[in-house]
Amino acid sequence: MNKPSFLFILNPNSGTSIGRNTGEVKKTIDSFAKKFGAEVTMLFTEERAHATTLVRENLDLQPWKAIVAVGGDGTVNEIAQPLVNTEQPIGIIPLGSGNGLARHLGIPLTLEASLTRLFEGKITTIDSAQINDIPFFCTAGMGFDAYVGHLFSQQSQRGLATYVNVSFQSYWNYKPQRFKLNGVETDAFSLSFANAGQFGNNAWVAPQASLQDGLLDVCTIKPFPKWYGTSLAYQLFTKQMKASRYIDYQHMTEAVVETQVPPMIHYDGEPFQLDTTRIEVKIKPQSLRVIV
Ligand SMILES: Nc1ncnc2c1ncn2[C@@H]1O[C@H](COP(=O)(O)OP(=O)(O)OP(=O)(O)O)[C@@H](O)[C@H]1O
Repeated sequence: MNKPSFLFILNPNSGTSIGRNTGEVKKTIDSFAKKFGAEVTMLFTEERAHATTLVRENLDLQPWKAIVAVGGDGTVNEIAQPLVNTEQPIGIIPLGSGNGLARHLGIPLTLEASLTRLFEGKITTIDSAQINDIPFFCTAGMGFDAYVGHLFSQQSQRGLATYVNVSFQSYWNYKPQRFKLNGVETDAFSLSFANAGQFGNNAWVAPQASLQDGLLDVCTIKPFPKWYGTSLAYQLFTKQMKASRYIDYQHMTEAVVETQVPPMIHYDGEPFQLDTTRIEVKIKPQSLRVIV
């Protein structure tokens, strides 16, 4: 009988540990593949968006049991993009900074445990979504999160400590922005579209969000006094955002946002400067197969 084949795509820039330990990561993957009787092909990304190219080039070469993203949500996004509405499952080895999708799915966060899950795991089908034609799987949005995502992408170090530091520095001077959400004018600190419930690092912006309900949880954080930031952060990390008087949740299959100037957005934590003031977001129910 042929061994099941897995295509691993590693992003050496994800998180804080892969880049320095690529050799070790590769060795561990090889030894787990051997233990589980799997055949492994391993490729490394060289720059932003390269993972998408690697998937397109290799997708039809042979029947892969899974194409596996080794990295964070950005890497998962790049690998999952060409897999939307195909039968090809994605696997996730969460070695990024935030790992929001893996955390929501309950995929273990260590290399060894996530490899065991991958080789033993079952396939489930989840919703994906798109923001102006850019697919996303975890969360997308604009406002403070996108601003922080943009600043984070410019840092030489990744990881949680850098993220906290950048968020804290930018918080004090950040001003809420005016959006129109489905025609209704709103001032907001941030506007998030949650397919999964968290940004990563267990920052649960929409703890109630389901990856299989065919809906986006649209979360507007309304302007709040600066002193309230610690309470909001506490609620974010303890899954209690719903109780906050500054957050408003709506459930939608699609949304239209209009802004005064083309906004910086993020999709799965990746910052992107739009050149339009009209943003369309919509859910694609049951569109990605994932090993969990
Ligand atoms: N070889 C590379 N060199 C530099 N950047 C890369 C390379 N390969 C991919 N990238 C980019 O690295 C960025 C970060 O990747 P990723 O999101 O996986 O890690 P992370 O940000 O640490 O984790 P998370 O998104 O879970 O917080 C992505 O924008 C990706 O396109």
